[in-house]
Amino acid sequence: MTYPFLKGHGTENDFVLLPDHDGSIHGDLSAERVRALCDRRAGIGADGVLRVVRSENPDPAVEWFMDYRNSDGSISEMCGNGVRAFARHLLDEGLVDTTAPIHVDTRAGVKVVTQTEDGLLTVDMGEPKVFGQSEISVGAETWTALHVDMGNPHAVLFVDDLADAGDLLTPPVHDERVYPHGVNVEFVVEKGKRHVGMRVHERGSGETRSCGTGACAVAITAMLADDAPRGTTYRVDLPGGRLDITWTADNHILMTGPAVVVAKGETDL
Ligand SMILES: N[C@@H](CCC[C@H](N)C(=O)O)C(=O)O
Repeated sequence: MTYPFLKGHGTENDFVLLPDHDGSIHGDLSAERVRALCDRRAGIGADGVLRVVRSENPDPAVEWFMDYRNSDGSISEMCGNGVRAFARHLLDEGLVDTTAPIHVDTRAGVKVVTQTEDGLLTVDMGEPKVFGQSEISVGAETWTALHVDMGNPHAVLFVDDLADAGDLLTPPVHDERVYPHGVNVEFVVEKGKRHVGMRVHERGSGETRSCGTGACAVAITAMLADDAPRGTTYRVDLPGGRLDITWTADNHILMTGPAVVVAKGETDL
């Protein structure tokens, strides 16, 4: 039996989207099927899967739930690039009022997405949590990283050169007591005033070309290091593109960037 899929990305963090509005197609979406869809040789190929299902949130404004899975089949609370790609799909297909903010339910709460005049999408990512520091290692190299929670866990560390992170083919080593459920690790360089560059090793997906929640965690860490006033916007360059992150006076993180759907079809994977 075949079922519909779409392929999209946000700053080249790519996703297979599975429309499953009433949950009747993939209610029991298995880790095995997610891995098959995300396989870049035998499948469609992606960093993760976004199942598009109606939300059970009692607020009538919150119509859609983003059920996010990493490419290894694991579940994560949140995906920043994913929520933009998800909103782009809802807009493209007329599944939401295109003139109003879009409320997307996630395991990390409701995220509100708005369109900018230049065709980008801004997501109110909610309030971040900033914890303490711990050590992250790659091979013989160890750095001190800041623990930032964007609904999902991040360890952010500064390096002299993004190549210092190595090939990132295996996950960086973290402290299990700090991150009992694993962690996304961001390596950051300063590029200028309010401007940083990063690479990321994502929990459950390996090195990806972008991570939206990771870019938020990176901007927060850089703003704290710079003692930047609230309301400041930082530019974060990733291998797959650029995201602009603002930490508002009322302690919300706004992330602005592109998202596109590039293909759709049917599969029996
Ligand atoms: N690429 C995403 C984050 C996806 C989830 C992450 N790998 C995790 O396990 O927490 C983003 O854009 O935020």
